[in-house]
Amino acid sequence: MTTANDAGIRKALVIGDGSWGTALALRLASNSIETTLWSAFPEQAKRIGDARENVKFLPGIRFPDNLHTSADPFGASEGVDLVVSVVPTQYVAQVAARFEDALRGDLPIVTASKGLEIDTFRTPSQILRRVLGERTICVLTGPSHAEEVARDLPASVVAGCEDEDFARLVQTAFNGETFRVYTTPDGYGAELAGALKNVIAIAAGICDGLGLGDNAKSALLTRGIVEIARFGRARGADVRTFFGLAGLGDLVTTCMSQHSRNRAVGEAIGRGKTLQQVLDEMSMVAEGVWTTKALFGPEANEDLVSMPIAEQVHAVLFEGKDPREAVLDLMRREPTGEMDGLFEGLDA
Ligand SMILES: NC(=O)C1=CN([C@@H]2O[C@H](COP(=O)(O)OP(=O)(O)OC[C@H]3O[C@@H](n4cnc5c(N)ncnc54)[C@H](O)[C@@H]3O)[C@@H](O)[C@H]2O)C=CC1
Ligand SMILES: O=C(CO)COP(=O)(O)O
Repeated sequence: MTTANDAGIRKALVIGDGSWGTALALRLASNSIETTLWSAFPEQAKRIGDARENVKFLPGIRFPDNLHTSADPFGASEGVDLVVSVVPTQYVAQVAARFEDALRGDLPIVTASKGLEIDTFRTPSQILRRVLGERTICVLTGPSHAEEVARDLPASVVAGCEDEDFARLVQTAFNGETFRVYTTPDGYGAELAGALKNVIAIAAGICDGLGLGDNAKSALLTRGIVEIARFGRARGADVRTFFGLAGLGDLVTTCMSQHSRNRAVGEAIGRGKTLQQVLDEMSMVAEGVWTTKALFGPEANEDLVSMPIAEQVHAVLFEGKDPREAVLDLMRREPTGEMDGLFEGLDA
């Protein structure tokens, strides 16, 4: 099997020192790639570097010698063969702007953020292209909680990029015995799926918080995937992507996992907390909150297909609707066909 070094990847930069950036940096380092984990905050870069562990976002995992830390965009970018952006979506533009001079040229980028920019409805790839200029971008996404990946528990993800050579390079860079990477040409669909599943995960958490049982949660997941796939199709994504690792796979893990921040936000709200109370208690990011907002912002509304679950999540999070009322409103909707419009006109 071709190794990352054989494929010419010897030095990597991971932009974003959260739990997922750290887990991906550890993954690259374990494939014998000299890796730098870049932090937006110098004191945090120093703290991680001194402790040889990301005490704040991924405690308990010791850094190997080939994993370095930095808060300097220029030093961190020097001579790198691979760049990975893992910044919470609302900060991608401002962080990318700090790399504008350091990442000149057309070096391709991997993005592993899962969200949508609130005011613009842009995906992380679109934000990166806008700030750093037109270039090849590969989306790395799928069911992959950092806490498990960092402990080398088995996981599978997809590397989505129209440029299939780059997708294969990214596959080689990250692939390993406990991290199996597939490729897909539908990077856009994979990126949309990764963002939208977080909205459904908040709804699943609400279900847990209200104690609605397993039938309700299964129904929610199944209707959730139909809803986000329909939206993706309307936006030009390949509907099949939503039934693969980036969609169904990640939806299941996020809706079921004790690690999921999005599910946890929903659960706390289902138990009676307000969104503000929940966010005030969190140091980590729950992207689904902002993705829900983006879905109902001016840039998305234009072609918003029927998204009943997302609509109710929006009403609960941002309009103070009682979650029990939201569940009743979902159940009282006019009965419809199960897959109406989803696969119409597609080849068998
Ligand atoms: N944690 C996970 O298991 C996974 C996370 N992701 C995605 O990765 C992206 C990053 O999330 P996590 O690594 O989980 O982050 P996290 O929730 O573990 O940590 C928060 C991150 O936000 C950064 N941050 C806070 N304020 C900032 C600012 N003003 N400017 C720039 N950065 C700031 C922090 O430095 C830190 O890197 C998100 O889009 C998330 O959806 C994707 C797959 C798995
Ligand atoms: O995307 C994830 C796992 O694949 C992480 O989900 P949360 O952000 O909800 O923790």
